[in-house]
Amino acid sequence: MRRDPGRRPPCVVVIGVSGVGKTTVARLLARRLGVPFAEADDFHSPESVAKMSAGVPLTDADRETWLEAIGRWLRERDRAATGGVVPCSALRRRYRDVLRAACPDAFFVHLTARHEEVGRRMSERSGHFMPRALLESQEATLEPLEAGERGGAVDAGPAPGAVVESVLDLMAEAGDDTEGPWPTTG
Ligand SMILES: Nc1ncnc2c1ncn2[C@@H]1O[C@H](COP(=O)(O)OP(=O)(O)O)[C@@H](O)[C@H]1O
Ligand SMILES: O=C(O)[C@H](O)[C@@H](O)[C@H](O)[C@H](O)COP(=O)(O)O
Repeated sequence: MRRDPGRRPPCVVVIGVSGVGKTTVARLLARRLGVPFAEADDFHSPESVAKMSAGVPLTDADRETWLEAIGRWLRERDRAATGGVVPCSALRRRYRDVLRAACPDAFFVHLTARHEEVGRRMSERSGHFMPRALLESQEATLEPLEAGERGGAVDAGPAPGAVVESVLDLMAEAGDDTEGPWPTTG
């Protein structure tokens, strides 16, 4: 099956601190765009999950193989021209550079919300390994998108559906195609 080369579904990385709402928004966005979704948490090694569960922040070395695996997923989606959406904290510029090296056209959506609101969301979330105690470390590590990075920031304070609409507006402003279903030929 070949895709119509005139229309290219986007590859999107939803970034931001733990608990801000990346997974919720990314899942909805993928459905809205009609593209595959992957959960970045699933790419962590068991050792990294154990570390975070114990309240210990990851190091750059811990994050390296994780980011490379997510980069491979993005590259495969890009090469297959299926597009895709993945929530991935990608807190530092150099982490995003790893993902961009794999998928140069990736669009980064930085979700933001007030500290108290993110803390509340982390505390109320059940069945997740990430403790509320790591929020301050996540915020200290965060480097917002810089000039020249494809993407932009979106306020994740409103309800998830409204946040997705803001993301679609941002992508459309940047010239990304946001209207699936994606035509196929052959
Ligand atoms: N826009 C939102 N408004 C209110 N609650 C939200 C919103 N987005 C996510 N949540 C809730 O906040 C918690 C953290 O969301 P999640 O998507 O897991 O964040 P992240 O992937 O960034 O860690 C979840 O319990 C989720 O249901
Ligand atoms: O780089 C890191 O310190 C971690 O990977 C972290 O940033 C990431 O966010 C976790 O995967 C938690 O998962 P959520 O972001 O989905 O809460």
